[in-house]
Parts: sequence; C-alpha cells; structure tokens
Amino acid sequence: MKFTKMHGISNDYIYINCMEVTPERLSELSIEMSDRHTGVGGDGIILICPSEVADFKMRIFNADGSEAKMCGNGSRCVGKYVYDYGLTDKNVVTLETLAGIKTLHLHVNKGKVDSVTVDMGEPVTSVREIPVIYNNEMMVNAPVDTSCGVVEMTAVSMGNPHGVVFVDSLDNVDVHGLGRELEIHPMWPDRANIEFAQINSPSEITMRVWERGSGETMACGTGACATAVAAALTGRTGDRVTVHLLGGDLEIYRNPDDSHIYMTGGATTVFEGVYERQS
Ligand SMILES: N[C@@H](CCC[C@H](N)C(=O)O)C(=O)O
Repeated sequence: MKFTKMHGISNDYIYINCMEVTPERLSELSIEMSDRHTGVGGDGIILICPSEVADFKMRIFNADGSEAKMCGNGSRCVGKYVYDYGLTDKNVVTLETLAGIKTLHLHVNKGKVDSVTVDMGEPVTSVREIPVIYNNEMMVNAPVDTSCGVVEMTAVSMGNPHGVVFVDSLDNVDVHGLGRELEIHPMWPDRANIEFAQINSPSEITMRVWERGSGETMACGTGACATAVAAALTGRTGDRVTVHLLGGDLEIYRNPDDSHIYMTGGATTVFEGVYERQS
C-alpha cells in the first residue's frame, strides 16, 4: 500500500490516497502503521477520500486506532497533498470532515504548497456540545481536582474536545502524568485533548499538548485554536496570537465579523513509501 509521510510543524501522520480504494480495518491499520518501532511511525493515519459535498474528504485515526472528527495540522497537510500530487489545481479547497466542511487557502511557492490557512469555523463552548460534564452552560476556569492538586480548566471544541489549563510556567508541568489523567477524566464522555499553556503576552502563547489517542505530540492545530479561544475568552489575549508549540509556530486569528477561527502554518512532505500490511 502506497503512503506519504507528512507533518504539520512536526505533528506527523501517514497519508493514504483513498480516492479509488480504501483499505479495510482502519483502526488496526492506524495502530500498526503508527508504531515507531515496527511500523512507519506517526501520530496516526489520515485518509484522503472523495466527497459528495466538498472537493475532498479527510478521515483521521489516532495512533491508538480511535477515529477523531477533526485535525488542524492534518488538514493543512491534506491541502498540500492534493495540490502537490495534482489532484487539484485550485488554491482554495473545501474539505469535508466529521466536524463539517473546512476551507483551505493554499499558499503556493515555486509550484508547491508550503503553508496553508484553514478556516476552522466557529469554536464551540457549550458543555453539552463539546461534550463535557459540568454544572453550567460553559466550563471556564473551572477547578478540577487532580493527583497534582487543583488545576483550572476551560473546555472548548474545535470539532474535537479540548481542555485548556493555563499555567504560570510550563517548566514544572508533568505533561505526561497530568495529560494522561485529564484525557480520561470522567468529566469527558469521549475523552479529550489536553493543552497546557503559558501566556507570554497578549499576542503570544507557549503550549504543550497531550492528545487524545496519541499522547504528547509536537503540535496540535485544533489544540492551538482551542487554546487561543480559551485565552481570549478569559481575557488573557486578543483576537490574534502566535502559538509556540514544541514543533513550531501557528498563527491563530479570530475574525470578529463571523467569529471564525483561522489557523495558518506549515505543511511538509517527508517521504513516500510502500507499506506491507502486518495484519
Ligand atoms: N493533531 C490534531 C488533532 C488530532 C485528533 C485528536 N487527537 C483527537 O482525538 O481529537 C490537530 O492538529 O488538530
């Protein structure tokens, strides 16, 4: 099976062209291909499929085999994939996801896409829709008991659930311990992605992420958007922020006219290969 390994600021996935044929047993496939010792290695797999309502459809499976509704970094790489492989010659591409249709604005340089701006749509803060179990309409700076003490969490969905914890400094945060614990906290019916964020200024945030189904990753696009939304909601930042992640930077902008979130960042192809299925 042919594949392309790509990353969006080091959030790496294995991309499979399913325009004609879709492999079977996708959860198992994601688990085995994502393995960094016995597979290709990645944070999961992403399928590029035909769509009846948009130019293309994206499906994403985490490294543990769970299917997610949306992937920010992945959507930018899908934009690069479809343009660079000649599946489209458009600079504005619509992408169907399980979280709705997203619009990709491709930035082409010397015939190839090097960065993409994604209209991520409106963030969701209603606890019922996220979903998160909490005794209020929104969960903002809510105290949560953990084995490391009480943390304050703000819940946001960017098509997938995120819990954002603001800290004074990222230096002393046990991202793996606390991330794992909060991902599966009973407040989240579908588990959640957990962001730990430090505010550097009203326009700059540094963030680490523990992703649902993949563990700590180098970056998370939906996570950066959710963090920017939570930071603005709690009066910490304005409408435009740079989010620094372990793998690079994302520019996040909230358009006050339509409340949509726009994410801009790089998309990179690493290598192509042919995979021999193990199961
Ligand atoms: N890395 C992604 C998000 C991938 C899905 C996530 N782990 C989930 O289960 O919701 C991004 O860049 O947004």
